[in-house]
Amino acid sequence: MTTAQARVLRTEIPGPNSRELQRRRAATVAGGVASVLPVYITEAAGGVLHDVDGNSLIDLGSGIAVTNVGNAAPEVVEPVRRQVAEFTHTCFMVTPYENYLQVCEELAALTPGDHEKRSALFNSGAEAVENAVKIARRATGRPAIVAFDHAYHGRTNLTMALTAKSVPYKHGFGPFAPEVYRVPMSYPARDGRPGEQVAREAIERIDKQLGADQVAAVLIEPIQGEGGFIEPAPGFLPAIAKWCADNGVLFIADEIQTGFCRTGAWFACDHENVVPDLITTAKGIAGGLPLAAVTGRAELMDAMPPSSLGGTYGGNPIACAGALGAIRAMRERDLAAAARAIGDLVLPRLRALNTEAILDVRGRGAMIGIEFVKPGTTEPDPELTTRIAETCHARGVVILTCGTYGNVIRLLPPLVIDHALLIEGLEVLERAIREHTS
Ligand SMILES: Cc1ncc(COP(=O)(O)O)c(CNCCCC(=O)O)c1O
Repeated sequence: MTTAQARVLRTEIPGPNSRELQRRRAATVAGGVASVLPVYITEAAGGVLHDVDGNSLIDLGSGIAVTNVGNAAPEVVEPVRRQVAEFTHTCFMVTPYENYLQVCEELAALTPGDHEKRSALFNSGAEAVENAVKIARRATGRPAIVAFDHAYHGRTNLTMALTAKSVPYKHGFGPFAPEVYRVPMSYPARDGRPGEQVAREAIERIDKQLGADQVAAVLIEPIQGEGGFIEPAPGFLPAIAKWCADNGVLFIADEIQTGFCRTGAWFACDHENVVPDLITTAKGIAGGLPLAAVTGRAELMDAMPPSSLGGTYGGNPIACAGALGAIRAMRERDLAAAARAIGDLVLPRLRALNTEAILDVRGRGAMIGIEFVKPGTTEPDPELTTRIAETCHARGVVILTCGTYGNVIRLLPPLVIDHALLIEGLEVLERAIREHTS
């Protein structure tokens, strides 16, 4: 199936067939499962989504940073087609198969650090984070986990405890797992402070509230995703990582949203040469197939007793086939460079928007955020943010918001997006910003 990389609007968005499906949905899908844009998709490729009404939308969300290699990428589809016809599942804990090993070998080669590594494969990001915490606690014999303001790590009980924002993720779903502690995050647009200074404050908070000898691990997103695309000030991550190394605390990098070329390097830790003890990955790893991983220092991972890690579907062979194809595409097409090219194209354009309603335009590579405030203030403006996003949706551009305050528009285009299509999507966004801020 070839899909023209063009925006085509045949109906209003959502169209009549999507609206009919939305009515059916109300009678069968739990109300707690929401959709940003209730447009029902029939096909997709590259940076375009086709819907049931014949519309073609520009995808600037990649299914929340998943289809980095493009939707239905041929490098993913062909191996998946072969694998699904050979065998669909055996459970790696019962009878293993080679492509699980191959994914682990790729992770060992690609993740930061040249030390010996081991990986365990799972299905979702939250599951990977849960297991990274299990491994850290078991390997260190310590209970406490430190997370950061604005962090997001998942929707399970432990990952809700690790996640900062209450609504919609946590409110009413407690009680939450114990021994999780929160410290300040470097948020340059709001604190304007050097990274090392904020790191010292976070470290002092740990020392005074906990004591380093109680801490199994510090868990951090190198660039925070759902919390608002917050890139810490230079020096923050290395200072936290150094404190961890000096105090026998494991440094866990959650690269579920930043990983696999999204920020212009294979992993966001690479930008400041930070080498995590454990790293969680998912999303972009397999071109849309559900796969996640914990990759860590061999001595940590091998300290886990046999059968202490696992799960029925972890490292499903079809997902592993997709991952090997996606990683091949990233390598052969140099998608880290493609992400940098996207950042070089997008950041200057957005920074040229002359409005007091924008507090900050930030990010790396193809992970870019625009933070909106009430003009002339630093007061978040989530309502404006939503109006801009909804206008883009109505004009056939899939765009996502995020942020603790709900006031950040984020750009997560597929790294393979045609630049003419990307520019068309940007023009729609820029026009919406001008219309709603003039
Ligand atoms: C850094 C980071 N860690 C962990 C996760 C969790 O990954 P799962 O695969 O969604 O469980 C994420 C998932 N982010 C998108 C969540 C979307 C939503 O549920 O509203 C992440 O970004």
